[in-house]
Amino acid sequence: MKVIEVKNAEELSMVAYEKIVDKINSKEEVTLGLATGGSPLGIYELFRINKPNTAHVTTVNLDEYVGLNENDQTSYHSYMKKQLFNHLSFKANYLPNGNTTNLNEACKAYEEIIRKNPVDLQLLGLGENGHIGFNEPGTSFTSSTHIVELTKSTRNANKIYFENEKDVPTYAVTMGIGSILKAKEIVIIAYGLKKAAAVKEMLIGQVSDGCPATALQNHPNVTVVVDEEAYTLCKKMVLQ
Ligand SMILES: N[C@@H]1[C@@H](O)[C@H](O)[C@@H](COP(=O)(O)O)O[C@@H]1O
Repeated sequence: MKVIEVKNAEELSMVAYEKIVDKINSKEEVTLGLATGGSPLGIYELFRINKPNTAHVTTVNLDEYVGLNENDQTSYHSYMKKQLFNHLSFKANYLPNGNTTNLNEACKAYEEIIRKNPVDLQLLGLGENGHIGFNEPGTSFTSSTHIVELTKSTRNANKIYFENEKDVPTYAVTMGIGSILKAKEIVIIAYGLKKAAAVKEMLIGQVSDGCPATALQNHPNVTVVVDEEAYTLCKKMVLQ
């Protein structure tokens, strides 16, 4: 894995944004894998400011909560519209459907979408417990799109986006680790001290399903963009 260490979140967004735009400009048809959460917000802001041409770009998102209407302000559908899709025009935008009575069918359908639109570059955030997408510790590295019960730690980290803690959904639909690893290139971003332990485990921990992000050690083309704080425990290891 290639590591790019930057000063802060602002610089991280710029570096990741430029990598994504280089990919967008490199081909006539491009598929981007997109993430939600706090980490990519600066990247989406740069998209809104610079408005690169995305008419030839298809996007597939990593995950969605179960049981939220698409128009619910806390759904990832709403997040993506607000941050990106309402501002630039894309060829197509896909997110998993978490609001259906047949979730298993929805997972299969989403896997088919990924198969038909192989991801050229996947953007990932990193959970404090090392999750990627909503793949919690213990998820198989060969998993495809599936339903997941969110851990306490993940629900806790995401409660800031909801009015009440009890409103945080308990389940989500997520691309599997196997689905994510199919991407030709992966860019994973993390900033802040809260991510330092997960960054260290991802980069130098033993590859194990106890930390889903260690699966990325097996992928041939991963760039990790971290700020000084998120990288701090790794640097300590080098200095010792
Ligand atoms: N499901 C999302 C992930 O897609 C995200 O990448 C990660 C990190 O979130 P954040 O960037 O807010 O720290 O956790 C969330 O639970």
